[in-house]
Amino acid sequence: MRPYDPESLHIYDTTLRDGTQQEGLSLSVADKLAVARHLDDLGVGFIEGGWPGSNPKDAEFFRRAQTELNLRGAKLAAFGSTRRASKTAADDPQVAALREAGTPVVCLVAKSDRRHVERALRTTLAENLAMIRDTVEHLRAEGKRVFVDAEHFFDGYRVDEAYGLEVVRTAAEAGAEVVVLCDTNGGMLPTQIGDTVRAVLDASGARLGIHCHDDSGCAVANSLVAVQAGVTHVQGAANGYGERCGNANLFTVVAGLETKLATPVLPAGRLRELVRVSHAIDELTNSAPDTHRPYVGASAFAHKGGLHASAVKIDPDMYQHIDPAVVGNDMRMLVSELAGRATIELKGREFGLDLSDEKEALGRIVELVKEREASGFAYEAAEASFELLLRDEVYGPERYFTLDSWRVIVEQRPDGEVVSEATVKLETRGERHVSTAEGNGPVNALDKALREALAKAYPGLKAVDLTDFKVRILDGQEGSGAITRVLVETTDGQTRWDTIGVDENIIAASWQALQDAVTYGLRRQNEVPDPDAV
Ligand SMILES: CC(=O)SCCNC(=O)CCNC(=O)[C@H](O)C(C)(C)COP(=O)(O)OP(=O)(O)OC[C@H]1O[C@@H](n2cnc3c(N)ncnc32)[C@H](O)[C@@H]1OP(=O)(O)O
Ligand SMILES: CC(=O)C(=O)O
Repeated sequence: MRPYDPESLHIYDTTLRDGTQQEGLSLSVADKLAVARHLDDLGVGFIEGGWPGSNPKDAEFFRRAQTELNLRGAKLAAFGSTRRASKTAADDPQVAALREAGTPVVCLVAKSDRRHVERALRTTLAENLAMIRDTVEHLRAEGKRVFVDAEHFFDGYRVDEAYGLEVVRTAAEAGAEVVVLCDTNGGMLPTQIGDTVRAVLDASGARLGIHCHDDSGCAVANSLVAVQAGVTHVQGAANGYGERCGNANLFTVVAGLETKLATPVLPAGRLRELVRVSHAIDELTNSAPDTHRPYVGASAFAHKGGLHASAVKIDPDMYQHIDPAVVGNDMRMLVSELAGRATIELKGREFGLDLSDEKEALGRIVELVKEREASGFAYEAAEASFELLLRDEVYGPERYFTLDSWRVIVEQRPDGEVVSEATVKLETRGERHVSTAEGNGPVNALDKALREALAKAYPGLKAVDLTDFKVRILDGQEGSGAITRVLVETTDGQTRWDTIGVDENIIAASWQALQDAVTYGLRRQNEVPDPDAV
């Protein structure tokens, strides 16, 4: 195990610059400051804050960062390009913005593929080298640490190795601390990256870094291979945000380095913050968390196959590449038609129930789940309904009321307004209750009528609210005869739970889901069931 040293292996985050080049991603200055704080909490070594010469927002970010950020450990970097072909570094306004950004580190993008020099910059190979040399020397003289991103390095190296090497040597000799080899178009495979990094290290002796894009789905693998080949600086973005298919996901890279390559790159104990920080940054970027992300996704350690669960019951390592707690994640069992008895037993453990002696009940529950899933239920999306089913089968049914009937009327009034009205008749604790309520839709009306009917017996229900309602038609071919699946999300302000109903009739399916939602809520409030209810 190598010792933790943020300077000997740089973890360089580019979420706030390259990450924001992602389609649909735009951050306010306040968001950028908040993302930087999360990255600092996680313990990355460097945070690239943006391109100060690009737009007023990035310029303001660097201004405010000087007084508002107070980073604990990370160093802030400003990004920009080498000077324009026609200017001196000192006179180039874009370089001036880098100089004045107030950061200890500047990262310069430089052309390293001769085709880009000739066709995009429309200048000579010699002038491009001069632009790199001048800009690095100028910023070094201003007291900055300078990293150089050699853009399109791998593509360019395949066309003209000698020129690629000249760019690396020029940057290093001018004072660049690291020359970062970029797979800008993201098309490289791990073997190409490994071979090229080794060759460039041998030929140049420069300190090298890696910056990979994910266009061929290899950005994380390419970054890890580059470290194994000798780079000591890795760039990437939180959650893999970035232009086109994104950057290397820095969180996956960091977890890989720490857990697979015995290379601590975060301060001790911080890897456990990975899930929290990943989700917090998704929240700030307004991105729906991808549940399938390695290490941090909600599904990353979720087991659905019954055979997997039976082995996991003996030893979780048999179906997990690491202990999820190491990155702040949890193991979960998913109950579905693919479950076996072991799945149900382990799910029971998640509910705090020891079902190891309930072999018969486990078998019954497996059969029941498979039967119901065949008719349209999906318990992995409705764990509260599953918990009720499980408890019913193991401990016998517990009910809080007996339903007499429910009815819903939907009426269009003369002024065009459509109103839903529901009536619920039920008995609980020896009393009959009839309640009628109006709602902005039939399910809303039914939900209100049910709560009103139960309000006297169970006043705590006031704290329970329906927060989401999803409908899916399961067999579109059959038109109105199709089966409807309804999922309801409910909260008591502290936790959320999901329940399900399935029926040909959408209101009947909704009733089932609502009834489970209320029953689960009452159970959470430790209400005693009504012994006479059926
Ligand atoms: C691989 C990467 O991800 S690099 C980062 C890419 N990110 C961005 O481009 C986002 C920020 N960019 C911007 O805000 C703008 O493009 C700016 C402010 C940088 C430049 O805007 P403009 O001055 O309008 O120029 P424009 O974007 O059209 O073209 C870029 C210019 O930079 C030149 N250029 C490109 N790379 C370099 C380089 N490494 N060194 C010096 N000049 C460069 C181009 O040749 C072009 O010059 P030209 O104006 O003489 O044709
Ligand atoms: C510098 C950079 O972002 C790239 O080459 O992809």
